[in-house]
This record gives sequence, structure tokens and C-alpha cells, in this order.
Amino acid sequence: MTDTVLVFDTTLRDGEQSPGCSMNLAEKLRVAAQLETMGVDIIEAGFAIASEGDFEAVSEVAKQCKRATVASLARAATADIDRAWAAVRHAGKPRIHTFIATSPLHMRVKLNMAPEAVLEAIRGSVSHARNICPDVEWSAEDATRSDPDFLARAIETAIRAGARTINLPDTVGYATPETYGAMFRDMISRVPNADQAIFSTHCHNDLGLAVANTLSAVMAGARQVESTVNGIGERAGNAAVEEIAMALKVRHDAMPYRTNVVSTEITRASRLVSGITGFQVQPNKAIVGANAFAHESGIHQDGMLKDASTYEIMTPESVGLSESNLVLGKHSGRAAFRQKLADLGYALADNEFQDAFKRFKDLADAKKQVFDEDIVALVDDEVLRGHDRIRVVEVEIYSGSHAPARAVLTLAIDDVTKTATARGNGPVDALFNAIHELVPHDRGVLHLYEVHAVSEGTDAQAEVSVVLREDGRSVRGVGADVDTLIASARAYANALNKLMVKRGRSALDAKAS
Ligand SMILES: CC(=O)SCCNC(=O)CCNC(=O)[C@H](O)C(C)(C)COP(=O)(O)OP(=O)(O)OC[C@H]1O[C@@H](n2cnc3c(N)ncnc32)[C@H](O)[C@@H]1OP(=O)(O)O
Ligand SMILES: CC(C)C(=O)C(=O)O
Ligand SMILES: [Mg+2]
Repeated sequence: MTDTVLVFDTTLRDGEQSPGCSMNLAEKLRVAAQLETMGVDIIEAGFAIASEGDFEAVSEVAKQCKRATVASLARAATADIDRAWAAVRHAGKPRIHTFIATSPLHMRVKLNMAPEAVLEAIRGSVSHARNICPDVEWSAEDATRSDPDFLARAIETAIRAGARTINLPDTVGYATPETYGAMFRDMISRVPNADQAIFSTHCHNDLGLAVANTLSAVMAGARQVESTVNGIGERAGNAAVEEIAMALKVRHDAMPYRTNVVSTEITRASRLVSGITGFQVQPNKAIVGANAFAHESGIHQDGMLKDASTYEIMTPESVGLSESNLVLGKHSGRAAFRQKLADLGYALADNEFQDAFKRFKDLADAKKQVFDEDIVALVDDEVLRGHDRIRVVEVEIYSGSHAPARAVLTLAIDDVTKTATARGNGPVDALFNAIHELVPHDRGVLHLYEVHAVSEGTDAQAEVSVVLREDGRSVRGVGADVDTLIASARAYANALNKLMVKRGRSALDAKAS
């Protein structure tokens, strides 16, 4: 059996299922490009039948990808499979990923199907997919709570119908490393045609065991791992790709398997995904957290100074964390800024570059030191704004202890400039009331408002996240600026733009003041 473990990235599908994590087309294309650069083997770009937006995103990612296989998810339904194929067929290497639940609970309560009917659905859906696409993956949703005898029959049926990848997800994060590994060992040894397929893991992190379970299955014979950047995903998330890749690399002695992941691209991918989704990485997160390579206590610092391997089991450089020595400030020009962007992994179109450079100069005027994180926040903010229909033009705030705060806000809505004045219990409230005046959205409720400092010092840029919830779905907007209130207005406007995309183009009923 090969020692190569294929990496199937589902940041754009399962990752996007995190509440408030939806990405627009341009954002998905940027993430897909970075995933290819990082060396993932398969990119699950979405669930084509879910919406027009998902269909377009899968099609465009399929057209863009040069090397990676591009997959779309599909239920065990002809319409889903046909839609998935219509989107992925543009890829050099297309894959249809079809699934159905196999646990007694899901079959009875959710699907209302008898086990024999589920087997029939597997036979029908996989053979239909295989008739139109040479690469078909089949998943047994809730595999870890399925009856092993039935699961073995389901896998055998899927392989006989033409599936060449068999995924056994721990859909609800219920497994432990021992039980998950044992399930793979059991299925691989008892399913008669198991040798005709690659077995795949797909772990959720409800008990914090997603990566441990994934590695256990690899030890038991799985040769594809499904994961997401920063571990984003449904509920507590999916197994984090950076943790799996580095565990296999650093502990090759204990787990003699390899992936095609270019580890030096990991930090870039992590920052890109957190910048786009607004999901901050917790500081103590393995591999990509801000503290993953930080040492504060004296004994550790002493050891580090003597030999870094005393307290570091991998180098920061191995995950792409290297401070370039190009220090940017208000005296820097376009050449240095362009080089810095290249170092940070950005390739901007000329107009985006010019806009970003102007904002960089403004930032350098306002801030003593411009850190790499500032540039990342600034460029993400600028590039994310590129296709927005609602843009912040001007913000004025009057606030003090004797009177309610007042905000005067000018927005460009479809390139028409509109201004509103509003009061509120504090400057942020006044600002958001002014946004409501200009862009009424009574069904969209503010669910979360979060500020975090991009770098250090009182002149640090603020990165604001705003989550709006409407009809059970949420969108997250992000904005950055040295002025927290401007960042707040940008974040709110960004969330409204995403809400508009979710609702469809007709969407927001903007009115003039
Ligand atoms: C574990 C996972 O991550 S699975 C993927 C989850 N991701 C998503 O659901 C995101 C995208 N989903 C969507 O946009 C929508 O749910 C759609 C478009 C797929 C379906 O929308 P709707 O037709 O309105 O159905 P709804 O979401 O209400 O219910 C799902 C239906 O699919 C059925 N279903 C669920 N899984 C499967 C399956 N694998 N194969 C066949 N049918 C299935 C359910 O039984 C239910 O059918 P019912 O309406 O007859 O009861
Ligand atoms: C659809 C499948 C692969 C899934 O995401 C899960 O079971 O968690
Ligand atoms: Mg999942």
C-alpha cells in the first residue's frame, strides 16, 4: 500500500457551512488558488445544487484549477448529481462526491428510508454518477454510528457501482481514535472489493478529537484525509489540514506517511482564510496560532537562545512563518510595497495595487510601525471591498458624555452617494442606525460585533467582524482601519453586501436620505 495520503480540502464546502462563514465567488477563487499552491490534491468547491452561487463557484473553481481534482457534493439524487457534473465538468480532473446516511437514526428519522432502500439509492446514485464522471467518491454519512454489518454492505454496493473513493465520516464528532481506527481496519479487511477503492477520513471536532481520529484512520489504512484550513466547518469544525500535514511531517518516525502539502504555504493559507471569513484563529491554536512559536517564560527563552530545538519541534520557517526584513513605513515606495505583497503571497491586479498602495500610505502616516499583519489586513480589506455594491465613503462621529452620540454617514450604493444622520447609545450604535437609515434591512439582525487589534500599540489597526443573521442564516462582514469606527462601518457594509448576495441580486431596498 502506498505511503502517500491524499489531502481532500473541504474549506469551500464543509468549511463554508460554519455559521457566518460564507464566501463570495472572488473569495472562493482566491482560497482555491492558495489551496492549489499549498499542494492539496482535491478541492471540494461546494454543493452545486445548493444555490446558483454555489453552482457558479464550483464551475469557476473547476475552470481555474490547473492541477487539483475539483469535487462537488451531491445527495443520492439524480438532479443533485447532474448539477454537480454540470459544474465540475470544466475541471481537468472532475469528481462527483455523492453521499447518503447509513446510521439507523439518520435513515429512520431524517431520510425516512428502510436500509434496503438506502442500499438501492447507493446503487442508483453511484452508478448514475459513474456513467457521467470517471472519478466518483461515495460517503456514508454518520458512518461512525452505523451498524458495521450494514456499513460493510453499503460500502461493497458503492464500490460495485463504481465508487473509487470511500469516505467514512465521523459526521457528529462522536468517534475516539481507537474506535475510528478500528472501523477502518474492520471495513478494509471485511469488504470483499475494498482493494478497488481508496478509503477516506472526514472528522468533525465536537470532542476535540478530529485530528487524532484522522491520524488513527491513516494508521489503519485510510489514504485520503478530508480537512479544512484552520479547522473551520460545521459546528466545532473539521480536522485542520495544517495539523494533519505537520503531524505527519514532524512525526514521520511514528507515522510513516507523506502528503503533497507544501508546508511553507500553510501560514499564508491560514491567514487568507481567517482574513476572508473573519474567523480569528485562537492564539494557542497548533501550527498557525499567534503563540504557536512564541516563548515568554525565562527558562524557555534561555533554552531557545541556546538551541531552538529545546522548545520547538518544528521551525516557524517550515510552516511559512518568516518575518521578511523589508520594513515598510511612510518613506517606502511602490517597489518595496510590491515586493512585500509578493512576500505575503498577494498578486493584485494593477487597480487593486494602486488602491492598496494609497491606503498603505495613509496607514503609514497614521501609524508608527507598519507590521506584516497590518498589510495583510489592509489588502484583504481592500480586495474584499472590490466587488461590493455598498461602500463606505465618509464617517463622522460626534460622541461625548453629555449627549447621545451622533453619526453622519455617507455610503455609495451602486455608485450613488447617499448620506444619513442618526443618533444612538454610543458611537457604534449611532453609526449602525445610520446604516439602517440608508439601507433598510429589518429582517437582518445584528448577531455579533467583535473588535480585535491587528498588531500592537494604541495606534494598531482595528479589525472588526459583524455577523448579521436573517432567516436562520448568517453572514460575517469584516473591515479594518486604524479608526475603529471606520472599520466598524466597513465591516457592517461588507456583511450587508454578503447578505445581498445570499438573498439574490434584487435584494436590499436602499433609499436616499
Ligand atoms: C453532513 C453534511 O455536511 S451534509 C451537507 C450539508 N450541507 C447542506 O445542507 C448545505 C446545502 N444545502 C441546501 O442548500 C439545501 O438543504 C438543499 C438545496 C440541498 C436541499 O434543500 P431542500 O430541498 O429545501 O431540502 P431540505 O434542506 O429542507 O431537506 C433536505 C432533504 O434532503 C434529504 N436528504 C438529506 N440527505 C440526503 C441524501 N444524502 N440523499 C438524498 N436525500 C437526502 C432529506 O431527507 C430532506 O428530504 P425531505 O425534504 O424529503 O424531507
Ligand atoms: C457529506 C459528508 C461528507 C459530511 O460532510 C459529513 O458527514 O460530515
Ligand atoms: Mg462534514
